Amino acid sequence: MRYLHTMVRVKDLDASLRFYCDLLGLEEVRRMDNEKGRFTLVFLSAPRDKTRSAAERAPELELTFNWDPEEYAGGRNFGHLAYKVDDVYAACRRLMDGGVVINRPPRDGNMAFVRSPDGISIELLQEGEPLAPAEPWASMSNTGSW
Ligand SMILES: C[C@@H](O)C(=O)SC[C@H](NC(=O)CC[C@H](N)C(=O)O)C(=O)NCC(=O)O
Ligand code: NI
Repeated sequence: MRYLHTMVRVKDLDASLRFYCDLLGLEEVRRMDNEKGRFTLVFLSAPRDKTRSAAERAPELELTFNWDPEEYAGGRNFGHLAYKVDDVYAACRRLMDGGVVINRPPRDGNMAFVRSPDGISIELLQEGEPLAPAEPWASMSNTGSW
């Protein structure tokens, strides 16, 4: 058995692709439209191995966009999606410049939390030696919950 992916339902596919791809850095591997079911699936993968084509990489995140609006309530039992990043400060800077709120700033140079347009909590973890405290992160306080 091996892990395949996590599926999240999104209310605005364009806003979600801007967040997950343009700002977070994931790459779209494939997508499928289902006319009968009236939904679109988009599979995203973290670019970790440039030597393999996107099609060869396991897409670890599946976005489901239902064409007919639905309410997606509850789900507090779901925690977060976690990604290892090379530079947590650079990742947060790109997200913040793109208008994303940094719920838990990387004050310790190691871990940060942001939320997707649908409120999915995303952990950004820099493994190895944490970066030295730096502004604006060192003086930022937590925003909301994660
Ligand atoms: C392709 C494979 O990875 C899937 O997950 S397809 C699963 C299928 N998805 C849908 O039907 C999407 C539209 C549906 N309205 C929805 O919002 O899920 C499915 O069985 N979904 C049910 C589920 O609980 O995931
Ligand atoms: Ni799936």
